[in-house]
Amino acid sequence: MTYHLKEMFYSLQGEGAQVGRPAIFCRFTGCNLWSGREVDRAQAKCRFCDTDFRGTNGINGGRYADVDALVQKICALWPNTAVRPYIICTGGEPLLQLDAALIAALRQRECEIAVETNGTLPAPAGLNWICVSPKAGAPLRQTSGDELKLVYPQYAALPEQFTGLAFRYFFLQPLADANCAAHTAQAIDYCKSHPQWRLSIQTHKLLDIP
Ligand SMILES: C[S@@+](CC[C@H](N)C(=O)[O-])C[C@H]1O[C@@H](n2cnc3c(N)ncnc32)[C@H](O)[C@@H]1O
Ligand SMILES: Nc1nc2[nH]cc(C(=O)O)c2c(=O)[nH]1
Ligand code: SF4
Ligand SMILES: [Mg+2]
Repeated sequence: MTYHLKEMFYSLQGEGAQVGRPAIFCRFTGCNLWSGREVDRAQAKCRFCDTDFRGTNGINGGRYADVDALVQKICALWPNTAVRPYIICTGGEPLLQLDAALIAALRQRECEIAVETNGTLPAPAGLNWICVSPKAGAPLRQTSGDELKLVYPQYAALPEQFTGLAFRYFFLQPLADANCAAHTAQAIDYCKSHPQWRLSIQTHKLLDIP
């Protein structure tokens, strides 16, 4: 199948339990909760998205005609080292495109595969790290994984709704908007009074790296 990538770049994981870890980001185009057009944002199921995932015009973006072409490009972004490549599949919604063939080809190249997903689609087998970020009003179908990273606050997606799910780590990530400082203070208070939860700061934005 043809894979549509917005961009691919080598950076550090900015968020969550793997923060600071060198990683290749593969940003797939498209999402099932928003078209990505500003004119549609107010009507979208997910309205706070901070990411441009439309089109294939970013760095290393494009239409990759088959698995081999994509995997070759991904692996070329990793430095020449004995350390296994760490690949973060994000988007948009990566589970719309990440299939068994791509997972198998990456595993064959000794890659570790992580996903950042909104949890509305079940994760395929063979992933090394699953980060689910539930969205208020959207069905949650992937209810287990490594970390649950809730953008906070979302008044129709309260942390209490998720605490019983089968994740190793529970993070609140302050909603990045004009009131981010207030959301951060609120998230800190929540974590301190509910210590199952940890704070996830989007460190790449502070550092001004991709
Ligand atoms: C752009 S999304 C792509 C992956 C997937 N569609 C998802 O929502 O998890 C990557 C991460 O950024 C988070 N995110 C998106 N917009 C945000 C915002 N305005 N403030 C904080 N986190 C945000 C998402 O919740 C998700 O954890
Ligand atoms: N550095 C960095 N870390 C990230 N963690 C999740 C990201 C995403 O957009 O999914 C992201 C991103 O875009 N950049
Ligand atoms: S689900 Fe993820 S990619 Fe889609 S609009 Fe929301 S934050 Fe953006
Ligand atoms: Mg991002």
